Amino acid sequence: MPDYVIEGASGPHFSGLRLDGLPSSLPSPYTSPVHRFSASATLAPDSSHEQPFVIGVSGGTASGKTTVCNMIIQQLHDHRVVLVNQDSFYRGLTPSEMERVQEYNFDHPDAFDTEQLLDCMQKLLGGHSVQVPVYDFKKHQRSTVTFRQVNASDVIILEGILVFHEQRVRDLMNLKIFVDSDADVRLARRIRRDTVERGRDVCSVLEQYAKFVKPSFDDFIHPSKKYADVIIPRGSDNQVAIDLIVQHIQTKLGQHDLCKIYSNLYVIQSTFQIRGMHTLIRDRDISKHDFAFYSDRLIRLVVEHGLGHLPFTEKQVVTPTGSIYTGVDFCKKLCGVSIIRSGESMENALRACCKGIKIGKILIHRHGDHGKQLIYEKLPRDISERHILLLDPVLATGNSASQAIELLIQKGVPESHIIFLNLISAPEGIQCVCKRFPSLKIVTSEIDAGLNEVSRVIPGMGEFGDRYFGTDDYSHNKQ
Ligand SMILES: Nc1ncnc2c1ncn2[C@@H]1O[C@H](COP(=O)(O)OP(=O)(O)O)[C@@H](O)[C@H]1O
Ligand SMILES: Nc1ccn([C@@H]2O[C@H](COP(=O)(O)O)[C@@H](O)[C@H]2O)c(=O)n1
Ligand SMILES: [Mg+2]
Repeated sequence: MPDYVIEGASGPHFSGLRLDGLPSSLPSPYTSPVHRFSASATLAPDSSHEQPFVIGVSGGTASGKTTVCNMIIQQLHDHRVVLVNQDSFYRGLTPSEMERVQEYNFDHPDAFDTEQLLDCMQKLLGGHSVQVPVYDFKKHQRSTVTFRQVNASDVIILEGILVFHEQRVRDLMNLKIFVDSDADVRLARRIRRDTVERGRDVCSVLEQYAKFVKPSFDDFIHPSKKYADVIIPRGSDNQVAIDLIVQHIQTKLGQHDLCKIYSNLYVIQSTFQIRGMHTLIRDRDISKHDFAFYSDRLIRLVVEHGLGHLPFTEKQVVTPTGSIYTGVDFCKKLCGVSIIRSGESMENALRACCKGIKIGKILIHRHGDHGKQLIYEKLPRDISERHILLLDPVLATGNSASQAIELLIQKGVPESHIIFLNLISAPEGIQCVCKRFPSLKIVTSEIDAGLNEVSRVIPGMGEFGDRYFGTDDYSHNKQ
């Protein structure tokens, strides 16, 4: 009978409540693009669980990876966090390899069973528990009787010297951290740790270090540092860096799953006021006047939030008391671009926030919901020098938006100078736009469940333009 070490995920389990206010039983309408594995037949994806936030922690031997992970786990005490060590997936040595263990390179990528590691991660991402091997550094073998059970969690930390080496492993990660400690400090720590904990003598540690550990660091580990989002100098001594990382993770955990995946997606903080306005404009029985009134309020919020993403420079002014106030000056070369016709409903809010702003227009002719033909555009001649606020209240498939963005890029607008503003977005549209244009920003006020068979957003709010401008049959009866 195998003997299991049960690894309880830390923190309470909020199984019935999602932080975005949706019940956790709602099926996830999309498949995360970063989690690209296909689930096996025995692993039917558990649609009720949230996508965990996956953190990769790499760095040279004895840089402090395990110590940093434990500090992050301690500080994330309100969440369920599990640690998966790449060390657990070391292949056990064969008898002939054991005879010449001094010749074995434990720092080469082939020393790990990466397929098994990927399989375990896939199961955890699917909301299932896994049994991780227990590796013995003294015997260079895995235990045949003991496993460590790791449960599905909000946060999975994958730690090891070579976790950034293989792209398929990197692609699982929402945040990549490289622990960067001085090489001499690492060697000193390694000598102490391996002699105290791993049954080695100083000579064998030094010999292994010179023959395999350092060359592999230079060949594989150090080059993988370029994939890191965050580099922590001085490892676990750097409490400031660890605090910032924990803050970032906490922010991400409080966001919609898609915001964890796409760093260029921003959903404005939900309040009961915002939920209330959405409730009104989504109600098919609301009057045309109220629909326009509450839409305008919501659009104004989205526009204000979007303007907050524009670049700024520091500016000082003298106040009536004669004091200096140091503030900021927003970028002035702006242009609104509305995707006709519903985007035009957002122009007034933009004009109200940015006095005298130029507004261009793009009309995308749609054949049903899959059409692609562009038939009209009217844009300022100097558009390439401006930051663009692209306006469309509903992001559905993302086809029209992608064409509008493509056109702006053709006109010389840098992708990173485009902020796409909408009231509601479907996950399909977000994936389409965020993936194709990773440097553009999307600002939205709510993310809906998905698209129906005719590509309309569900629950959605119907044809926004018709309702706003009063051209649908329904609104004629609802003044
Ligand atoms: N900031 C530090 N100061 C002193 N010793 C440390 C520090 N960080 C880690 N260590 C010690 O160094 C050794 C290696 O750290 P560890 O976190 O296990 O590194 P890694 O997982 O990167 O190999 C351990 O014995 C640990 O206790
Ligand atoms: N049987 C083994 C397996 C691995 N090593 C060394 O462990 C190092 C990785 O672990 P860290 O905690 O230091 O990241 C790696 O550098 C291997 O050389 C070993 O000595 N024996
Ligand atoms: Mg370690």
